[in-house]
Amino acid sequence: MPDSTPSSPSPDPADRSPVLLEVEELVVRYPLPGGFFRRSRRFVEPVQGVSFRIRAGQTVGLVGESGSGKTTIGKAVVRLVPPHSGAIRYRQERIDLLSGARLRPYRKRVQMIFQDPHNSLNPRLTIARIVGEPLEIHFPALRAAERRDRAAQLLARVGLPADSLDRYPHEFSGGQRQRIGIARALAVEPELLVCDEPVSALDVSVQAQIVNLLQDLQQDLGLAYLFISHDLAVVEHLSDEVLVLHEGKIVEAAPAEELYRNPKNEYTRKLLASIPSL
Ligand SMILES: Nc1ncnc2c1ncn2[C@@H]1O[C@H](COP(=O)(O)OP(=O)(O)OP(=O)(O)O)[C@@H](O)[C@H]1O
Repeated sequence: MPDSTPSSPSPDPADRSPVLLEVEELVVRYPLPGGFFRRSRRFVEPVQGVSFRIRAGQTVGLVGESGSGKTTIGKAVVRLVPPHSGAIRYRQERIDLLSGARLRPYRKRVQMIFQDPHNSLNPRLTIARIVGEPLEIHFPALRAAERRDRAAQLLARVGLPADSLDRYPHEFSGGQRQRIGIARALAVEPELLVCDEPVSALDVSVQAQIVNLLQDLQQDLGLAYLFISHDLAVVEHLSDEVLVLHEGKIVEAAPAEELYRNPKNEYTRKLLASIPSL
């Protein structure tokens, strides 16, 4: 007998993935120098009540002008800066309340890659040490030879030859250094990568290669990304959902296609209009 129940529209598969990260009313403050007495303590508040979610395998783009608070949000998510208030949950656990060794399992699941692949790699360490260090911390049972093998596999995965292992960061181009940063982030087998302007410091031709690499890795490993960028074209290309940040607040959040086709907020429209290529 045919099923006569009216079928409801099937939800987007992305909506069925589990929520990894949930940021709720996040506020971050930085103290300013000069406030010796408690009463006169001064601060800036670059993030003023920001909320969003990231599902497994999803890319959420975070766009906004310089100084709007994008990097600060990324750093708060990976707990490089402490939240002043609000909540950060990872797989429903309040990670903003954790510190020290209790953060370790979270640091294994969420990694950050940075804008400047030159400054983010220790110039005195070989690539084997740079990529091997997170393995040492998070997989202490691995022997040195196993760590080296694993580092070689990671380098191959990001498109670098195995003889890179015994070389130093200065021997690589900007794009190659960013690949090393990605290999280091992947070493702990994370679920979510916070990518802070990962291609902004690179030549345009190299940018596309790194963007493609990030997409391939997402496909193969099911990674989720918080992709921070002021480059709206790159964000449109990569993101499922886009958050528009203005002076520390999210002024618009929408699926990428919808946001670019039909921006609802006046600031979003201005931001889109200011990009000649769009
Ligand atoms: N450690 C800090 N101490 C004090 N103020 C800071 C600190 N880090 C950032 N800020 C300030 O917080 C604001 C937001 O900075 P943030 O780097 O998060 O913005 P952004 O959107 O990532 O900008 P950009 O694209 O230029 O990196 C800026 O006004 C910045 O000067």
